[in-house]
Amino acid sequence: KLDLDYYRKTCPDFDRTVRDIVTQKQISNPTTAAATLRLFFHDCMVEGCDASVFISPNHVNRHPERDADINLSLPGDAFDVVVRAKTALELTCPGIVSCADILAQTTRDLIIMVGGPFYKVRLGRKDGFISEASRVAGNLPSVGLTMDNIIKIFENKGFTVDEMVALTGGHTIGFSHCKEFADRLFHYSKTTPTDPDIHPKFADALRLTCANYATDRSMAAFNDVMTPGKFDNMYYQNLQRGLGLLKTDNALVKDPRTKPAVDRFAADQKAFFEAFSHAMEKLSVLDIKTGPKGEVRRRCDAFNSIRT
Ligand code: HEM
Ligand SMILES: [Ca+2]
Ligand SMILES: [Ca+2]
Repeated sequence: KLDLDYYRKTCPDFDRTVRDIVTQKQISNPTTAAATLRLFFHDCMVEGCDASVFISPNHVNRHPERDADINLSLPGDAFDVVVRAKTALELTCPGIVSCADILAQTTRDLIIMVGGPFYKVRLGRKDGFISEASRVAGNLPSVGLTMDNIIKIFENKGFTVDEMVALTGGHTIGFSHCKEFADRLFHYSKTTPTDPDIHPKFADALRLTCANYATDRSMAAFNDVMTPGKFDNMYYQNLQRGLGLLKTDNALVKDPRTKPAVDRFAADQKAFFEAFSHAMEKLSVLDIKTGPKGEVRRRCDAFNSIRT
């Protein structure tokens, strides 16, 4: 039910407005692209691509999705770029463009800005009516999960193993906080402090970065140590050389179910871009709401009327 030209009549400047805001924001704050891609992923996997992750707590809805542990590290810049676009669009076409559509379009435009592939974003999503921290569990992957669990999470949303590997190529940009990978550096097992799969020099460098992580929770490392700001296939090449940051990144190159796709994407950036584009188009339409199943929020962080 979505449409590439959904706003052609009602908000003809939609594309340009989003592109202008995104460009300004990414230039002044280059971490925005990765931040927004992760935000979009976290939104779509829970209740679908419906901006449910934007809702702020209030006296009726005390624990929205944002309060779930896994969402606490979602960066402010990602919310900010969407809110800026929303504010601009409310001036030119009030009440027309959903936050869910803005997030989908913003993510695509940012991926292009950092060198990634173009893919089409169909529009007409409505913003959802549900946002509960308690409904996040089981829908998002985390570093402690086994490959079985991770494959299952993606399979539940209709993704194949290859599509999961392609989407996780999102880790070609952005960073992770030390607590997400510190156990690979300091207390891996009873016999060795370091995960033997990490390249020793890489482990040494990460140990320096994360030396104070227990007291300084803001310490973080790039997900792709070689080209952290560029959307390319370097992430997969890194995995082959022991330069994967997270345990789950490394698992992709070890598990016989995922390794073939890793090797293919490492060898051929075009193959990665095609697979990533296709998987993003799929992610972008997960459980979308149209018609009365949703609304166009006036503000991205609040439902239009109090819902009990
Ligand atoms: C295999 C499953 C995945 C796991 C276990 C995982 C886990 C993580 C973790 C722990 C972080 C660090 C968060 C922080 O410390 O702030 C992270 C960052 C990130 N993830 Fe994933 N992720 C997965 C899949 C994905 C997918 C499918 C995408 C996109 C389509 C994605 C995009 C990102 C991005 C862009 C960042 C960087 C965020 C930033 O720089 O602000 N991840 N991921
Ligand atoms: Ca959602
Ligand atoms: Ca990269």
